[in-house]
Amino acid sequence: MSQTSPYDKGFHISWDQVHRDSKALAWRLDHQGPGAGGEWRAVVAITRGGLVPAAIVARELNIRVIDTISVKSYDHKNQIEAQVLKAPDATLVRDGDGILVIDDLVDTGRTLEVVRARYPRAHFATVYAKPKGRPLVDTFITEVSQDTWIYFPWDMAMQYVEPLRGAS
Ligand SMILES: O=P(O)(O)OC[C@H]1O[C@H](OP(=O)(O)OP(=O)(O)O)[C@H](O)[C@@H]1O
Ligand SMILES: O=c1[nH]c(=O)c2nc[nH]c2[nH]1
Ligand SMILES: [Mg+2]
Repeated sequence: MSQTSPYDKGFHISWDQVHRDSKALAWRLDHQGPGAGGEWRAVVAITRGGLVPAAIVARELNIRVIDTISVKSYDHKNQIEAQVLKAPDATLVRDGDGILVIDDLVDTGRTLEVVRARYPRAHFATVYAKPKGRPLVDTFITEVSQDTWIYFPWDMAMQYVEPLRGAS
C-alpha cells in the first residue's frame, strides 16, 4: 500500500460527459464484432466501474445479453492485489470470442491483465485510459496522464465552493 499518492491531478467527469463518452465508445465498436455483420455476442461489464458505460454501450448497440465480472483492484486510491470476486457464466463467455468486455478506465492495466488471462479472445474496451494501461485495451475514447485521478460522478456529490475572493 503506497503512502504517497502517485496522483497529482484530478479530472472530474459529469454524468453528461460520461454519457457522451460512452456513446462515442459505442459508435466506435459498432459493427466491429467477429459475428455476421460485425455483431457482438454479449457484453461483460467489469464491476463496479464498468456497469454504467456497459449499460450505455449495450443500449446503443442493442445487445441484450449482459453479464458481469467483479474485480476489486483498489482500496480507495491504493492499489491492492486484483481479486476476482465473481466470474461471468462460463458457458456464455467461453474463451471470450465475440464478447465485449467493458470497464470505465484502465490505469496500470492490472485489472484488464487478470480478465484477459481468463478470456484471451474477448475485445477489451474502456472509456478512459492512462498510458501504462493502454497496451491492455483494444478500444478507448479519452487518454489522461498517468498522474491524473479520474473522479466519476457516482463517487461525487455537489458541495459549496468558496468564491475566488473568499467568503464575505
Ligand atoms: O488498470 P488498473 O490499475 O487495474 O485500474 C483500473 C480499475 O480500477 C478501478 O476499479 P476498482 O478496483 O477501484 O473497483 P470499482 O470498479 O468497484 O470501483 C476501475 O474501475 C478499473 O476497474
Ligand atoms: O475512480 C477511479 N479513478 C481513477 O483514476 C482510478 N485509477 C484506478 N482506479 C481508479 N478509480
Ligand atoms: Mg473497476
